[in-house]
Amino acid sequence: MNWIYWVGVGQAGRMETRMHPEADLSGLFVPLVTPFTDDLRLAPDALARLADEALSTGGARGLVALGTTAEAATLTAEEKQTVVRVCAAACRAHGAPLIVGVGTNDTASAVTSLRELAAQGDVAAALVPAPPYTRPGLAGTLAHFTALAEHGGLPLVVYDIPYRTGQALGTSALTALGELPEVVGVKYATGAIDAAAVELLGAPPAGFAVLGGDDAVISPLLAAGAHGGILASANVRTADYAELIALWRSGAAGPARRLGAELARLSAALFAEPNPTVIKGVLHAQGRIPSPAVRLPLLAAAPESVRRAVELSAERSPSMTAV
Ligand SMILES: O=C(O)C1=N[C@H](C(=O)O)C[C@H](O)C1
Repeated sequence: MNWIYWVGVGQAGRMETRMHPEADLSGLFVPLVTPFTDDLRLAPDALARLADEALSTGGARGLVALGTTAEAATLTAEEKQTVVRVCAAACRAHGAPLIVGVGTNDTASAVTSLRELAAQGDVAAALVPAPPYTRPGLAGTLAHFTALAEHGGLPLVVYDIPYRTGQALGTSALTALGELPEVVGVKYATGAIDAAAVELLGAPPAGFAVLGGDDAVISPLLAAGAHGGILASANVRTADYAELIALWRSGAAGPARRLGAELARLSAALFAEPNPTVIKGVLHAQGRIPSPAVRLPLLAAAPESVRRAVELSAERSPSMTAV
């Protein structure tokens, strides 16, 4: 990641010069699952294979470690370090950016985690949600993000996911955050493509990437101008999600619409039960991870949900192969 000078008006209303990360976060980012063994131990070799496949044959632009899909909430500190180390090694080998999830409702400990990650030197950006559970209100949420931006030492991708955090951000808050030199993008997962989404995509702050995070509606969000996506579904059929993004970004609307409709059915099936339970079931059925096991409070997906998603995870439908 290169850093360039930013000159602008800071929080105190004075002119400031700060370093601004020069990030290109367009394209597909795969938030990898964390493979476990049947007795719920971490399976780092399987994770390394998934990471390599996503970046080589899958054509992903980069990886996300410790997302919701990674079951970050139930990993120990040591396991988190292993996951980041494995993903960073794959990204280094492929010259790809690594984004790491840092989700907490304690601003001070989030700053500490960001600084530790920044010290490793391998991390392109951190994915940070609005502080969950505490419900500090919009002003407190903006103060949280601002503190992380000013003191964390890492570029930030704001994770806007109100159904998990209880805090909607909205276009003006996102635009204000995007004006902070350290905030390089948003993972947009508001559950809707509405007037606010269109407004944000119509005039995003300079150098600010809008990455879709609601898998089933990624195609219309790309049509409206999103720069890419962080998509759990892309653990499965990675190359097709990468192609969907490339098609929309090159203006090939017809093929993009058809592929988008097919992948939306797959995403709906993969999210039929809490993420990532179905995805792990599919990856296990495909022989790509040693076990479909998830840690409590998640429960393994029902066999019927996995069967349905496995069917849709097979190669493209015949009408799509001509794309
Ligand atoms: O881990 C992620 O990153 C993602 N999590 C979302 C969720 O579980 O709500 C889904 C999205 O595809 C990526």
